[in-house]
Amino acid sequence: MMGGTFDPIHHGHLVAASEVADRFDLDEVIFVPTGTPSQKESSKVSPAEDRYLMTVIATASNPRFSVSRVDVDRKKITYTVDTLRDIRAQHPGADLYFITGADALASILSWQHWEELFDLANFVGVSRPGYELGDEHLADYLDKYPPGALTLIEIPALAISSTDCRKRAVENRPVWYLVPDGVVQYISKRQLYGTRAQPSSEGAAPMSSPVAAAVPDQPVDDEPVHQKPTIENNTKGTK
Ligand SMILES: Nc1ncnc2c1ncn2[C@@H]1O[C@H](COP(=O)(O)OP(=O)(O)OP(=O)(O)O)[C@@H](O)[C@H]1O
Ligand SMILES: O=C(O)c1ccc[n+]([C@@H]2O[C@H](COP(=O)([O-])O)[C@@H](O)[C@H]2O)c1
Repeated sequence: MMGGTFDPIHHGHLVAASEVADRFDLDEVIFVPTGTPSQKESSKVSPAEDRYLMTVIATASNPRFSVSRVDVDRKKITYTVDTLRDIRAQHPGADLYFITGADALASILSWQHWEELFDLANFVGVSRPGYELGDEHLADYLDKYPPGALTLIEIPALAISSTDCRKRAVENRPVWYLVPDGVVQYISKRQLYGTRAQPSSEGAAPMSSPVAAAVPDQPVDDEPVHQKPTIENNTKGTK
């Protein structure tokens, strides 16, 4: 399972989940969007239902990914100790793995009842650009738990954060390819992060469209450009 605020979910989350599923041969990865995250300013976090739906959209095409509402439905501050207890109750006998990025792992000693967490699940810390992946801060405690209580793994580096995606959306800069396409469209439709909705979904490219973003100098309406591409032409509007 992978807990997160997912505001919005992005490809860094999805690659982390996919890598851990592959390395540990997991049957399923359950994404668990937080209800009210304990360490994020709640007034700045999007509604839980929007974050839940974006997570459903982002994971829908992968048969091994699912999304749990346990934290969204608990209607109080989300603590991982509660998440793990609830997921265990729903999956009795399952060997649970909790996936955390290097930044989240670094703060784990500040989590509620953190000393119980390693009894409830195996933890997997994954690398994340800009953060040191380490367990030195846990060294005094880990030998109390069975081997494998925490495993650190390197995953392909994706320097993507939800903070940057939100900032881009506010500035009408592209979030295409940082988050799944359906999530770009959901952000636009729901006008999350101060984005403006398109008047109609009929052919409208929400927010900064991939066409406009990749080739800013080219027309993006129905007028086709009948020009044989040359190196000179290609360099004009592309980056
Ligand atoms: N690019 C990434 N690579 C690896 N792990 C990541 C990445 N982005 C987030 N994670 C991990 O995913 C989990 C959920 O993260 P979260 O939903 O807070 O996303 P975020 O990008 O860190 O958000 P924000 O920028 O709003 O803090 C955390 O364990 C976090 O460390
Ligand atoms: O249990 C806690 O006290 C706690 C404190 C901070 C974060 N967490 C969990 O860590 C995961 C990532 O959180 P966040 O805020 O970085 O999206 C998510 O599952 C949170 O519930 C948990």
